Amino acid sequence: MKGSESKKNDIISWEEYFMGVALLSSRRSKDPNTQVGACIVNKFKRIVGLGYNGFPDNIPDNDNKLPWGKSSEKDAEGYVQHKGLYVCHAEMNAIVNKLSVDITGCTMYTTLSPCNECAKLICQLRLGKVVYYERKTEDKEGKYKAAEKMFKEAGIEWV
Ligand SMILES: Nc1ccn([C@H]2C[C@H](O)[C@@H](COP(=O)(O)O)O2)c(=O)n1
Ligand SMILES: [Zn+2]
Repeated sequence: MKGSESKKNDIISWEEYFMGVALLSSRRSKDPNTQVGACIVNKFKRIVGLGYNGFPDNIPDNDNKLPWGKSSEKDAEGYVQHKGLYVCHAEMNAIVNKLSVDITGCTMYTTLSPCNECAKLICQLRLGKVVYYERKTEDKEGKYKAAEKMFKEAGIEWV
């Protein structure tokens, strides 16, 4: 009978939805090695910030002005050819790109666990929770472990 159909129940969860958005955002990254996406969600389940890893704004990324490699060598002008000096991380971009709202207590969904620098931003802006898809295992300098320590000490849930 018309109008008697019941609702569709096999839908994705909120967690799957927001991490799915973070994963989709990561596909905008031009990093040839690792693409990361991040999505900030408020208590009303509204997306308030999105980001992916890339070079800073207004620097053309199609004429190799900045390096995508990880060499410790300098180029002819004396610039070290390591992308880590230049790339803005997905989490940082999600925070910088956020709408004009307070993100205190918000949840960040990120496709890769945050580094110490992004963790500092997350702590300073008092986000309440970080959900990651994949944990960064290679951590020679202890950046990712330091991030975990900061989250623990600042009482930021980390799952
Ligand atoms: N939580 C993270 C971790 C890394 N990134 C970015 C920084 C680089 O563009 C790339 C990592 O490159 P790799 O060292 O794997 O060659 O991912 C990020 O945005 N967020
Ligand atoms: Zn970072």
